[in-house]
Amino acid sequence: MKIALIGYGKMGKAIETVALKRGHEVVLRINRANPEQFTTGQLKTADVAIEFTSPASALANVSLCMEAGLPVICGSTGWNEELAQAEEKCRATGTAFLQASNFSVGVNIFFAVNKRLAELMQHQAGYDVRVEEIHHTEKKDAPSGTAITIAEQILEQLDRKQHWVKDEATLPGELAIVSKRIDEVPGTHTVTYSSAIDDIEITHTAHTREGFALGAVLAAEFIQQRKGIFSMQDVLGI
Ligand SMILES: NC(=O)C1=CN([C@@H]2O[C@H](COP(=O)(O)OP(=O)(O)OC[C@H]3O[C@@H](n4cnc5c(N)ncnc54)[C@H](OP(=O)(O)O)[C@@H]3O)[C@@H](O)[C@H]2O)C=CC1
Ligand SMILES: O=C(O)C1=N[C@H](C(=O)O)C[C@H](O)C1
Repeated sequence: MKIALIGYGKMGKAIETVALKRGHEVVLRINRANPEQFTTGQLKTADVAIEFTSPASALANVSLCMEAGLPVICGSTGWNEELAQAEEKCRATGTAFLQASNFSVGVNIFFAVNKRLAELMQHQAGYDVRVEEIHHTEKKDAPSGTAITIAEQILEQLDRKQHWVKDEATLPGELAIVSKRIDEVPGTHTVTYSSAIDDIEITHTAHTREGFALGAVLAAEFIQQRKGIFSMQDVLGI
């Protein structure tokens, strides 16, 4: 598989390492220093694009890749409000698109556990719930995309929570997402249910970026010959 890497920062480089180990070829590496190479003609030399840049650039980047006819894997977070436009572009261009707030297999299993735990807590009104995420200090968005996904999954199950808020909740219907930024942390997410009697806590701790990178390459392998809009649940069959 020939891969165009849109974004050649921490994730782009981690993805290249995994992709090469799996026998793929990287034919394009785009960052802000070489915009002249980010053209339809160059993109057409690839079979698939993997985009990990920033909230501000994700929509324009995935749109250009789709206009070149490429299936697109996108890991950029912090642009949820524009996601529908990317999906519309995918339909209009007849390509394929998979965006995920977190590509790691472990986090996608954590998502399933989170949903089930929230379902069990629906009738346990004595428990309050909060989400915490910790990431490295270079991260641009807060809360993390993963924390937002976790919160949305909880909101879908728990009638006593209406919406999420950044940092501290002031009303009972608010679900707090607390963001912390510490040095080199790749990504830690915790959901805590607390009652007067006890606490129940689930945590996913990424030790490195390899899990995110492997998931993105697995997603690229999956999407390569497909058309339409997909999720990591489709890739992993969970
Ligand atoms: N879904 C998931 O599993 C994961 C998602 N992420 C997300 O991926 C994104 C990237 O993370 P990370 O690699 O750590 O970030 P980095 O800052 O290390 O890398 C970002 C890269 O994108 C490039 N870039 C930024 N803006 C543009 C643009 N307009 N056009 C072309 N290239 C651009 C940067 O170029 P330059 O170097 O020139 O500035 C850099 O190469 C973030 O949104 C992060 O939240 C991260 C990990 C996992
Ligand atoms: O920016 C990061 O590093 C990460 N971003 C993603 C997110 O916002 O959830 C995924 C992962 O936690 C690392």
